[in-house]
Amino acid sequence: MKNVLIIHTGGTISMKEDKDTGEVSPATEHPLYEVVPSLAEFAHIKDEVLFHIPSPHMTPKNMLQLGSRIHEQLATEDYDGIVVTHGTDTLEETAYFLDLYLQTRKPVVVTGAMRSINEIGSDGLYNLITSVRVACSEEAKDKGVLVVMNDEIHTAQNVTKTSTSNVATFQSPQYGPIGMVTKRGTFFHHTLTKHESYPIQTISTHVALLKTYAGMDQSILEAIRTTNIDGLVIEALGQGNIPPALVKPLRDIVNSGTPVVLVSRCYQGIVQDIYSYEGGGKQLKDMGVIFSNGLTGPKARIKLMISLELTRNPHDLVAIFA
Ligand SMILES: NC(=O)C[C@H](N)C(=O)O
Repeated sequence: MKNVLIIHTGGTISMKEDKDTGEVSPATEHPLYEVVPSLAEFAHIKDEVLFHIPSPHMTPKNMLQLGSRIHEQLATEDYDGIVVTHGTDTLEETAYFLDLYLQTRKPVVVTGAMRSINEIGSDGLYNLITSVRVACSEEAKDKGVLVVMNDEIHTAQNVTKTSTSNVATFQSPQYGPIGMVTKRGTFFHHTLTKHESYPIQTISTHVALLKTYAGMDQSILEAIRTTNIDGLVIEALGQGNIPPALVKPLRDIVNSGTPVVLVSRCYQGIVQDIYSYEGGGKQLKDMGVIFSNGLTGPKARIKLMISLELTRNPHDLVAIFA
């Protein structure tokens, strides 16, 4: 049997429902201790609680702490794979952070639950079991960080939470899942073409994320310009266009040396310098805005934060996001 370490960070998978009020909150006695023994038939399991927080409380510093803990454990113990339990609200950000940060070929799987551990139809234990099975699988090696929920295997790069409450919430709108888990085993049907890894020691920059909308005026961007940000991600419209009122303040931000990364608020496709009207992608590219290749806004923000720990050179940043 393989050796798997489970690191708990919190979320609904570590919470319990109050049967009188229906409210869900972190259980004082970590509820996963009750379920971890039933994983013994799948692998030799060790587990530890690193955080016990709802995932809206997660920060990039916590993500770095989690990543260092995984490196530390892989260096000192002979684990075949790692499973991280996490709240689903920011799970995709932590998974993508780990994907960019970790330097390991071993499977690292992030999972969570939409229903707390004592609710009828709870998906917690089931997702944990499938995640352990994926972490034990030979094919899961060298695939970067994976997100396993609801019998599907997704890449950290593409997965996103699509429903507020459905157990099938995690989807990869760009390319679909890369594999599935059934009673007979784990099956991969896609593979990644590229994997990046950035060895950072700290994560300390302030990067803002701004979503655009029809009729948006310059006030929010002007306000952002007066704060001390190290970088900005703009969730643009369509193929990468912004309302005209944003052009001047955005140019001022770029000219002041603050890197600006462009993503689309569409959930499929990539941003490109196609349109040459006021606020069109062509104008933004000429201005020095960095185009990102199909990442969501929150993930581009994580990537920019990591990149800024290593370089502020505009050419390097363009290459990192290409
Ligand atoms: N399903 C969940 O885990 C949601 C919860 N609010 C969290 O992210 O911690």
